[in-house]
Amino acid sequence: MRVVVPFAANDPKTRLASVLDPEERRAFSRAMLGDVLEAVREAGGEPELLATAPLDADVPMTVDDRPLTEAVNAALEPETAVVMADLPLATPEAIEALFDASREVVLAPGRGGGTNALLSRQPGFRVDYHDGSFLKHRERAGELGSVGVIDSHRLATDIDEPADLVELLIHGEGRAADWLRDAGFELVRRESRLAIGRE
Ligand SMILES: Nc1nc2c(ncn2[C@@H]2O[C@H](COP(=O)(O)OP(=O)(O)OP(=O)(O)O)[C@@H](O)[C@H]2O)c(=O)[nH]1
Ligand SMILES: C[C@H](OP(=O)(O)O)C(=O)O
Repeated sequence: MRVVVPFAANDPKTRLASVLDPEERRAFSRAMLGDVLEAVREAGGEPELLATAPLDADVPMTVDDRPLTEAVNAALEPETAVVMADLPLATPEAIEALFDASREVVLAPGRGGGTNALLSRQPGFRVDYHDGSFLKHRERAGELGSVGVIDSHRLATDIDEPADLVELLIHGEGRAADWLRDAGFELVRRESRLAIGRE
């Protein structure tokens, strides 16, 4: 399965700017990308990076600096999956479930209404990211044919905001979780809940 992995290379993860400086955000994003590429490969997928700028990576790459939706639509062909690079909890099993679902369009929603991964076998399907893209994608795909939805905590957990780092410290075992722990992040109890702290 061809798997397009979009990656914002220049100033990634701006919503983490309150806890990570620009260099740290770049390094952390690369660690998450490494986790995603490994999970895709282990699931039997063939990853292709769709990056906003060239980067050093051991994977076929297209550089396209257009906005996300335009760049993905230009890369989308039938029998293509799109898996975001900020899913460091993704496992081969979760990605296999995406590949194996027998629908024309298969969607893995993110918490908050994004589309963290999708698979399209439908030539007419086009993406429209942001502003609750899952609802838009489900509606569009439903007008064209059959739609499947993957119910997966691991694929639903995209790392956008500081609170998302809690999930990574609880469940993560890969490069991104290691990077975070090496950078001094840890789980702390705050008002009876888990939060992140930094040594
Ligand atoms: N190719 C490409 N990938 C993008 C672009 N914007 C975001 N991405 C990637 O798309 C996925 C989802 O990104 P978002 O969480 O929406 O945005 P982000 O840039 O990572 O983070 P923020 O700056 O906090 O919004 C991640 O894998 C990003 O690396 C873009 O303009 N082009
Ligand atoms: C790309 C965007 O990601 P979010 O900003 O929702 O994490 C989406 O999935 O539509």
